[in-house]
Amino acid sequence: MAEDIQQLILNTLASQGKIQDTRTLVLPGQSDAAATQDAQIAILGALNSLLSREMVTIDFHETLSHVLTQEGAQIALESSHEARVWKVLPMKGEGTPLTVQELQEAVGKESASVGQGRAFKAKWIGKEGGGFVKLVSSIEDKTQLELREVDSTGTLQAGEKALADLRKRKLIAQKKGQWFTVHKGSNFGTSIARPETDLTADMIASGSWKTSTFKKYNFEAEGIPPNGGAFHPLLKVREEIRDIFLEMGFVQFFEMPTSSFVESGFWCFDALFVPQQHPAREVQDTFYLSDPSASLPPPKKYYDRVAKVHESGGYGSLGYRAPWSDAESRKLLLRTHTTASSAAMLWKLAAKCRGEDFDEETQSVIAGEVTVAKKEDGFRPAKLFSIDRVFRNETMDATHLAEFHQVEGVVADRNLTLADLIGFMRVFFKKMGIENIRFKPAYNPYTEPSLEIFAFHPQLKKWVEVGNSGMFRPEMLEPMGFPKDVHVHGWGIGLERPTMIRYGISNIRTLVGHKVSIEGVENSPAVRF
Ligand SMILES: N[C@@H](Cc1ccccc1)C(=O)O
Repeated sequence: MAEDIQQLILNTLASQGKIQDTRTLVLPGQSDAAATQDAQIAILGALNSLLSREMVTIDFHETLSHVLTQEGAQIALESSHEARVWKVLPMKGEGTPLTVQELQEAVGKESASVGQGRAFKAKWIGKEGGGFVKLVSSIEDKTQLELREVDSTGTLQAGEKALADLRKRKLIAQKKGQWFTVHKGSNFGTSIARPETDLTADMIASGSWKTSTFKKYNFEAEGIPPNGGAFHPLLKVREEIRDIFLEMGFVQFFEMPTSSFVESGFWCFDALFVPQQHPAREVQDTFYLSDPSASLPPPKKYYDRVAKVHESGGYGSLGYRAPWSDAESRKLLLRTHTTASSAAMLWKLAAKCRGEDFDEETQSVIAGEVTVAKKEDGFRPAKLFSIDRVFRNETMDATHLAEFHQVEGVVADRNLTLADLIGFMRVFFKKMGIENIRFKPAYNPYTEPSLEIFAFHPQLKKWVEVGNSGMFRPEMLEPMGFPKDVHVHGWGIGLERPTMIRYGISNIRTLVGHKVSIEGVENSPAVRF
């Protein structure tokens, strides 16, 4: 059909030079001229395609045409209210006149009231002995005829006054329409050649490109969505959080290496002054490896200092006064928190304080920018962070899995106080869009004081725990070699909870695991806190 119309337009242009008014065209398969809007829309489709090939140029004209309202359409189909009234009445002198009530019963209330008035005015009906009768034996239902005309032509030959009358009766409504004047374009011809979409090597070799018509580039086209990878929502939130760290002076290099999912009890617990009998170390809470089951020996001198501070204390502490187990310390496990990596990193940061050199990795991670220690004791301040996976042997439910991600930050400097930690936390959470936070005293074996962080959840309308933090204990820092005036504060938050809140996900399995929909991942928007 579209091609037929295109051909008709081209033929008409060839024979007449131009088409002044597209409403005069008689479309293929039709007997009347294309006066309706539907026909003009079909013509516009054909014109657009010719326009893109520069075969025609067009002028646009706007018209106001009319369409039937629902009531109008019904009248066009059946008959007007006045005709309905006339039809049910007996001829004058030939039967019992109908009362108002009988009329209403016969044609319905609306037709009775509207139709009666109009039929009277037209002198179709009259009154006789308190009832209604017909005055004429036949009528012409003008309203219906006019509506049928509007329906097929969009207007009335009778003119604007008649149209206005129908509009007032809410039987028709105005509708904007279009028609066109068509001229020959620069590529005018009567055959619709398929335009070339690509310039090929063959065309260049044969020279046919000189006479080919090419399809115009459509710079407005949306393009095909790239069929590539997409970041998982957790990764998008991770990027956002990483940006917050960088804004707060954590240099990119200071993202801690956290590739060791498998750690020893030493780094995950002992170095953090977690007693060897602590419940978190039991199999119900921690996954242990069976093969290999024991780690290589940790750095000897440091190991001895850690063992000593546990067993008998030191650095002003009494220690746990319990026997030390080398086997417990060497057990291999899936790390239960990224604080295991923080401990290893802090130990490396203290290398110069111990009179050693930074190893290569530490050199690049910690000492990338400032290598010169400010004081004789070799300490240099650092802001370290990590975002990575941890594992816990927990019962799984809608919001807990056996593995999840922790976001962890550690700041080491001289004479840091709890106020520094609180201030830091406020800024960090504010940047995540959480302004309302509270701190609650808590207990961690490796921090004193320790604070749990609560945020007000606007949807749940209650305070929820969002993080855990504290000042690392001297029993942890001093065996590493840090001078006494170096204080370190640290804190950790989960990555999954803010992500679930951000994306309105209530079951963790929608986010992680085999039920994740690839489409959902591809379509999930980037987050901005
Ligand atoms: N390791 C703690 C978080 C934390 C990190 C550093 C200091 C204090 C607390 C946790 O898993 O919840």
